[in-house]
Amino acid sequence: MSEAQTLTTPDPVGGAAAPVGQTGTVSRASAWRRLLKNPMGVAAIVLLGLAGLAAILADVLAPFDPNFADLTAVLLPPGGEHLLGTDSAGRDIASRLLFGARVTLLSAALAAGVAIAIGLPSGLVAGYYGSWFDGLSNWSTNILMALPSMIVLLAVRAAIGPSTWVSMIVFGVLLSPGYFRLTRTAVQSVRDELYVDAARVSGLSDLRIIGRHIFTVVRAPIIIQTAMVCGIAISIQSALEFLGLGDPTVPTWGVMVSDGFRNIYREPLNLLWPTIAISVVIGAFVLLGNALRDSLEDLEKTKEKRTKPARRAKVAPVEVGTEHHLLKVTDLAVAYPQPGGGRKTVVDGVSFHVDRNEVVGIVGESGSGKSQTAFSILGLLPDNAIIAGGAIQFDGSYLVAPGEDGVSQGRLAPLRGKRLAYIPQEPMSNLDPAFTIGSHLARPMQKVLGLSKEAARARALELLASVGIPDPARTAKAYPHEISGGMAQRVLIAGAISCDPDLIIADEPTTALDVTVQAEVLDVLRGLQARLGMGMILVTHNFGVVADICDRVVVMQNGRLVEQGDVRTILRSPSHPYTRMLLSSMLEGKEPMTRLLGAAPEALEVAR
Ligand SMILES: Nc1ncnc2c1ncn2[C@@H]1O[C@H](COP(=O)(O)OP(=O)(O)OP(=O)(O)O)[C@@H](O)[C@H]1O
Repeated sequence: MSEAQTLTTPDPVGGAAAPVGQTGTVSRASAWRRLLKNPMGVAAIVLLGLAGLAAILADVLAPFDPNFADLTAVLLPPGGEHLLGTDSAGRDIASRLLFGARVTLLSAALAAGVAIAIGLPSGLVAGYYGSWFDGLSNWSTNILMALPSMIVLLAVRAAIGPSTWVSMIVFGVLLSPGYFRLTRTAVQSVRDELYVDAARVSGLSDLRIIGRHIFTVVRAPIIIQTAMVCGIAISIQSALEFLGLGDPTVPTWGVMVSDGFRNIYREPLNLLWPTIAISVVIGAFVLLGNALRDSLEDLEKTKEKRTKPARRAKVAPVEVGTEHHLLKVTDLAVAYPQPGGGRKTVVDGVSFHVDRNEVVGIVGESGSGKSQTAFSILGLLPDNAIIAGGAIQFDGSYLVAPGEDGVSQGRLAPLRGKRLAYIPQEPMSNLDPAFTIGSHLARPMQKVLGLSKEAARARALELLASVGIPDPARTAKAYPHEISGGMAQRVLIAGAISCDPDLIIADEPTTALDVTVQAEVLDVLRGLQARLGMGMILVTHNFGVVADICDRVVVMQNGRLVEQGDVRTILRSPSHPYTRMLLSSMLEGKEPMTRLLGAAPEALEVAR
């Protein structure tokens, strides 16, 4: 799960878009250590550190005021009281180099800061929400990118006058599309991840989801891009000043290059010093960017995508159901618009109910509409899905009222993370690799249940123990990539029950696990469900799992419900040919998994 969880569960980060990928996973300390092991990274840090020190200590280190002009000491060679000589106005070159470092680094930081301030938030919002803001910001970005930077800077200089700071602010605006696109693409690559869904479903606010799960994905690419952008800003700034368009009253390396170039035949060394300084600092930024990329690429994690986000349905008044079941699905139909017009109905006329303290299996082959039915209840259908008919009631209140075309997120919100829980199919991809197992469990309990940090941690350990994790304290400190798939699924189950939900929806919870682990996880689920008295929907394609754990079963084929009833009755005398076919394929050993294997239908009953 994500930080939240319960209807919950999250996964790994990744990154994708950016050349670098992600972040996610690994601890920052680990990335930092790798950076320090990289000679390129160390060299860059040392060089930039020296430049930074020069900038900070310029007042102390510089022997002269950088603008003090001594017309009796023009273009002096290095030596004497002027260590690196003097320029055409008799100003001390060493002093100007030191103060120039300050202006150069600050202006680079200003350009990068402005670009980040514009590009990062707009990219996050556009990538996460899409919609009209995405269109508008994309459009603005395209316009900005189409503008020739140098011409714009020259025009600004002509309009406002020579100012390093104004130039860098404008340059920052021109650079912001780079950040916008980087962020937007990275966010789009993870916004449909299971752990983001899980966080959403668990009741976390969008702000918190973006801050905790989405931002971690863009953090590394942004840092790398910033290293590059600083180098570019310095080169552009120097180029403008070299052309004589800088502020002559401000000591900068670009102004020094310009002066040195004009006097290249009289004192060529005057051109050399600022050129070395500019080259070294730009080179150091590039090296730093590359080293950061290398260290983070090593730590990159893979992940899988899935369709997702919950649609924003119009809110209709909540009505009370006439017949009281914990969950009641009536004549549900789900459809998708087709490119050529019309709709494809993927769930049609499905009705069933779930009561407290019972497990209802939804069984059927791949593509039979099981997950679409489950996701309808959870409000996790893709944006383009339409509830084409029917109603869903939870504990007497409508999640989808008759006539509505989507799940009401407003009505789901108070249930998520409290009364509804979700256990997904792929445990590893449902844990955010950037956070420890303990954090996955504790944070949602803090946010959604309002527990204190200590209480949430203690409960997390209890939960881990309750799902059969042998060393809860150690596991709580581990990152997802440090535990097995079976343990990850147990963790997700722990997260799902953390809020004492009334209803758990488990979507093929054992499919991704080794056969030996599947039975153990089913045991854990069965034990917890019975102990806590929850209602449970178990989505599966495996009749063995149904026989093992369910009280009632709903059989689906091609989006329709073909048969439902008590598990024993259906196993003993299935009335629909499709059910018989599913059962016989299990009995032929095609789904080797549970204790039911090889057993005749009669034997199944005995086994139960
Ligand atoms: N986003 C979508 N757009 C269009 N059709 C979809 C979409 N998602 C699912 N479907 C279709 O809905 C049908 C039911 O899919 P669903 O995922 O519910 O099947 P399932 O029984 O859960 O199978 P599986 O076990 O393979 O997930 C399938 O035919 C599938 O192609």
